[in-house]
Amino acid sequence: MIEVRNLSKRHGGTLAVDRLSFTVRPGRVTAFLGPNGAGKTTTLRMILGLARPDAGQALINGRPYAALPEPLRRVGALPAAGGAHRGRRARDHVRWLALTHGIPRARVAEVMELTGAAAFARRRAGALSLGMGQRLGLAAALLGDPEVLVLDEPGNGLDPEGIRWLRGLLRGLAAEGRTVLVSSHLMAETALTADHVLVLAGGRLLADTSTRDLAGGGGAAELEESFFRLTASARGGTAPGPGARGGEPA
Ligand SMILES: Nc1ncnc2c1ncn2[C@@H]1O[C@H](COP(=O)(O)OP(=O)(O)OP(=O)(O)O)[C@@H](O)[C@H]1O
Repeated sequence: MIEVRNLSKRHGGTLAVDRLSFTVRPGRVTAFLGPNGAGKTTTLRMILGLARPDAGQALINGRPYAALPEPLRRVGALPAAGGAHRGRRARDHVRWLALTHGIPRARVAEVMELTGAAAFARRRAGALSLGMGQRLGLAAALLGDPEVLVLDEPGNGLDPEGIRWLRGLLRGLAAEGRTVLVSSHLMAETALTADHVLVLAGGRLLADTSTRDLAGGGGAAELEESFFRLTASARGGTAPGPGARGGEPA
């Protein structure tokens, strides 16, 4: 479970995150949606202890990330803090992570196979394509078999097979009872993958509801329409209608 309570963060003159509160529950895929600059990455970085909140707090299973014992075994993150050194081979990067976190070497082969990173295991990180880099990042995120996944645009750069694979992976992880928070700009993919959606704009929460509800029981096209309606005010259009901020009690 991830709990965000009254979280705020200013970058210079920009209020990137504005008194944000939500809960990400286990057993489902939660999509984190919002236009460019909405504050998604800033929020995810605060959840992962990579940025310090100006106010409020973000807790993972009741503790700030920095206070988690064996964080790599609790939380899988993408992008991870300190990505692969450009000169290091893909497999060596994951081996090094395993070694420094007391994770058995056999697990390295497992996650390399699972993510398709085995296909370019001997390439240097600096020579990987965008999608290969994402697969390597996902291998690192999954290494510790974590119960919480925090992934910033994991589909970025993946090919169609990779997107489909990612969808199955995320749904499988949620079905195992894990907490899965994924930021995305892809409405069609969100409609297929996510059970629940959080919509952010201007650092504030506009919706915290089931994907089905936001899509009005429809599919990807309806979800996209609802997203545009909801975020219109943030883009200088009309304000969202009543009941947009819905969902369930905290
Ligand atoms: N390091 C920084 N310095 C200054 N401003 C920043 C910094 N990081 C983010 N911002 C600003 O904070 C706001 C939120 O940015 P953030 O990256 O969190 O949004 P986002 O929802 O992840 O956007 P995108 O969808 O484009 O990735 C934006 O106005 C951005 O310009």
